[in-house]
Amino acid sequence: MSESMRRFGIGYALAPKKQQSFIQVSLVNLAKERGVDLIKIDTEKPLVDQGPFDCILHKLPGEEWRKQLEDFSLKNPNVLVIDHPDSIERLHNRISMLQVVSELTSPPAAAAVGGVENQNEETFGVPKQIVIYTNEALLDPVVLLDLKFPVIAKPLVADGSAKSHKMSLVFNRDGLNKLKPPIVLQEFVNHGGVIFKVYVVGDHVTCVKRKSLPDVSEEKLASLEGSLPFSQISNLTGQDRLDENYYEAMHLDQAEMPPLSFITDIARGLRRAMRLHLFNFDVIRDVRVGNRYLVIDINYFPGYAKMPLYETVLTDFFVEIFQKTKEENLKVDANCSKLVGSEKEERKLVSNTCGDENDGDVPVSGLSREEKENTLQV
Ligand SMILES: Nc1ncnc2c1ncn2[C@@H]1O[C@H](COP(=O)(O)OP(=O)(O)OP(=O)(O)O)[C@@H](O)[C@H]1O
Ligand SMILES: O=P(O)(O)O[C@H]1[C@H](OP(=O)(O)O)[C@@H](OP(=O)(O)O)[C@@H](O)[C@@H](O)[C@@H]1OP(=O)(O)O
Ligand SMILES: [Mg+2]
Ligand SMILES: [Mg+2]
Repeated sequence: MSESMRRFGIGYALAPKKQQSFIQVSLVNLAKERGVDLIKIDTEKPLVDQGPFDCILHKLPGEEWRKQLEDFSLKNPNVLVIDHPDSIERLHNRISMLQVVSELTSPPAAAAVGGVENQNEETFGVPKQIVIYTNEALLDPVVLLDLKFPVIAKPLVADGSAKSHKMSLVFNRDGLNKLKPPIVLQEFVNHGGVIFKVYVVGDHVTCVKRKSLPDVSEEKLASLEGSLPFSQISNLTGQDRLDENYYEAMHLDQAEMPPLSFITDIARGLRRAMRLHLFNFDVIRDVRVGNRYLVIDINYFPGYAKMPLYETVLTDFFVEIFQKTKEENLKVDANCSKLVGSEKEERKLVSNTCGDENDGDVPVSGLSREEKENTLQV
């Protein structure tokens, strides 16, 4: 087949619900028109027996899948795996998930993301939070001294299970009794009932608004008892909502968006620090400070179908990695031809780049050297 006829095969391994929402005919057709074939991976069969693929997209839980990816990568060293399970793993714990945001706001890193932390401009961070592992710690008044009610109790584990989305808005100490550690207690920050969801697809960033939990005033707090359980609030509709009057009165279209350049800088910083290509993060604006933003959640491979123009954005991303892979292969061929037998093979097992030119932060197969090291491939 001539180079111009070459197509790019992307294998995808997704849970049924995710597959249904993400793999829509409109996406499959657009990708096909642009030379990219989306191929379903049969999760009932060993991955090593499937293919050929140029790239694998995946979001599946468990060690078994991870092992399958490792075995596949050993056998198919040139296949890009987006993203590396280690990078995804960090998002399965609500403490490590937000640690990366704090790292970005420390002075040297803040400079690296383009001076996001400028005194006169918008700032970002994470809400105050603590992790509670035992019932004893939960009931220990000293442990909670630093936190101010209301708080949100979130399961420590964020593995995509229904359980991991079950939260409680806790108004006072009594409300702590029903909670089941391990949990994260995070200060609830009044944010005008609007949440910003920032979708990242490689270099692409889209920010949308969604309805969130309503503010809790000091007066209201004094009258509220215990806690209020909820789940996936920004995805709720109709009768599921906590307070229909509030939602009726809330005009989402009037809410001001955060500056796009500010959001894009955070997205870029997170993408680099986490070495991930496909994620979204939730941001709220602290009503007390106005230009202070807090990242409260980061999700791997979110519900992209809800993102405007998702087919185009995702297809552009696929085509971009396709192009970069082609360019890289040409470079590899040129350089490898200088190498002999075993040396050439040995180098291939370490990376699909040959020669030292990639020792710098040069993009390789769509990824910087640093990113590439964290993308399963040989
Ligand atoms: N610290 C906070 N202050 C105010 N509201 C919050 C805070 N943390 C969470 N919320 C509200 O609770 C919702 C759920 O929280 P979070 O996003 O952490 O849960 P999740 O189950 O991981 O969500 P997702 O469905 O996006 O994965 C948020 O969308 C927001 O409306
Ligand atoms: O599709 P999945 O089952 O993965 O659900 C994801 C969900 O997408 P969906 O609404 O299309 O279901 C996402 O919604 P948006 O942020 O895009 O609104 C978000 O809630 C993720 O956290 C969920 O991933 P999880 O954390 O549960 O793995
Ligand atoms: Mg969220
Ligand atoms: Mg989440």
